[in-house]
Amino acid sequence: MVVVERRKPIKVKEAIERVMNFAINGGKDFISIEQANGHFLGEDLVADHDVPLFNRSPYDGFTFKSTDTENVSSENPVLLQVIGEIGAGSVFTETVKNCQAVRIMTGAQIPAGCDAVVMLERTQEINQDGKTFIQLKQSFKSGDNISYKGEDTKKGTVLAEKGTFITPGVIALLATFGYKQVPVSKKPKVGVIATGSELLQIDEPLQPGKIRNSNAYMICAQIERAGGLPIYLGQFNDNLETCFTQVQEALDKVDFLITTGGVSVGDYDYLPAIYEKLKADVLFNKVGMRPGSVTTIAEKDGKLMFGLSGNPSACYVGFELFTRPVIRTFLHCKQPFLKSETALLGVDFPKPNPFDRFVRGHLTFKDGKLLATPVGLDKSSSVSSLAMTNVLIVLPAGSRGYEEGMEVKAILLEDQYGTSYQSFLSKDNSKPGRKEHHHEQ
Ligand SMILES: Nc1nc2c(c(=O)[nH]1)N[C@H]1C(S)=C(S)[C@@H](COP(=O)(O)OP(=O)(O)OC[C@H]3O[C@@H](n4cnc5c(N)ncnc54)[C@H](O)[C@@H]3O)O[C@H]1N2
Ligand code: MOO
Ligand SMILES: [Mg+2]
Repeated sequence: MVVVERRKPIKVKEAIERVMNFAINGGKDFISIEQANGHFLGEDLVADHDVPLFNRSPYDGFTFKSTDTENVSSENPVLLQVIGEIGAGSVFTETVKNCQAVRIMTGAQIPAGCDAVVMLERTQEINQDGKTFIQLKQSFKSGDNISYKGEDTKKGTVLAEKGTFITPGVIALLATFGYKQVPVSKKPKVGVIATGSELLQIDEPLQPGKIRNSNAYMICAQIERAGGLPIYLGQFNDNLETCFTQVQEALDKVDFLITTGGVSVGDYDYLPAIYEKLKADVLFNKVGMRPGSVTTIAEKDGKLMFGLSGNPSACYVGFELFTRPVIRTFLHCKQPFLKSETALLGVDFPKPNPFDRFVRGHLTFKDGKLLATPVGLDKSSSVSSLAMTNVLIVLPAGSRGYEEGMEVKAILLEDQYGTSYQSFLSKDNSKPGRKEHHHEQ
């Protein structure tokens, strides 16, 4: 008699903890600023000088001594002699004396002695005896219309921490501080292997009993979204020895290895046997979640192997919950977990579930509120539900279902800022908010 192994599911929280025990920080690389967008900072970005570096004019206008404008008004205007001009990038070296002004352009350095600027539109130029004057009809205080040294940022300020996702805004700062080469976190090399004799290459015509290998491409894209470097290592056939050798060889080439399929209890589900043969330490092989209950994670000499389900939706969810935070930790992100928001559930979900459910959903705004609506067929094997998915709707295990309008936690899949482990788990939605009942008149 063959006894099929009965696996004992552990809680999602416990599973994440076990995996995160093996999450490590990676190294650092230097790449050109032109390529840095979308990478992660490999060092804190610290201002090594004040910005602006000098007091400068925020306007095209004239600069002068504010003391020359005391008691000045439209009834009592003052004339200042224009003794020169400064374009942005030039420096005026002469000393500006009382009752003198210098024509100055936006961004140009304020010359010594001057402490205020007037916009061109607020002055009148007068030419007398071959000299140029401006007439001012208002008084100015010291500092009026000056953009001060260090007002944007002071030298020594940490502007973005190591592990920050590099956006165009971060690129602006990197350029400001002269980073032609940018220190970025080394991207982890994440190997991907698809398993199953039913899998066709995606450019092959369909055949009876076969399907195209969609998971490998999906996972590679998820790795990229998470910030890793996908390395697609191909498809296994269903031969244990070849599979074993492939996994063993793959492990040497990558920082983490993902397989999809072959982790359940089927006759050709070889991953459990491969882990055993590798003498890898299986952290768990069953999680109290749907989809993805078969997700199996093992570790060999500290290197993580993610045995994700073959079912597309289960594979997708398993990656986001377990692999993504490990990738983000490698990238030095301080907040490696996906952020979540409280949203209103868009439909009834009457079926109770003994496992926590992670429903693929789409988050939108409706009447100023966040609405999370499941997309497509809510089955582990479903692939069509994934295209519109931008959140995972968390429906904690329980003996009852959920109603439309209840408050639920929605894990934001496209968010780049993330959250800490504590806060990932802390938004306790085990007791979902009740639907708001409006009294009908
Ligand atoms: N007797 C039991 N059967 C199953 C159990 C169980 O507990 N006892 N668990 C079920 C659950 S839950 C899931 S999820 C699946 C997981 O199966 P595997 O991870 O072993 O994956 P496979 O058997 O290889 O494939 C499952 C399914 O996914 C399709 N697949 C596989 N790879 C790909 C790919 N690269 N692209 C697209 N689709 C893929 C495959 O054709 C199968 O249809 O096991 C249940 N069974
Ligand atoms: O692991 Mo399966 O995805 O629970 O459905
Ligand atoms: Mg299977």
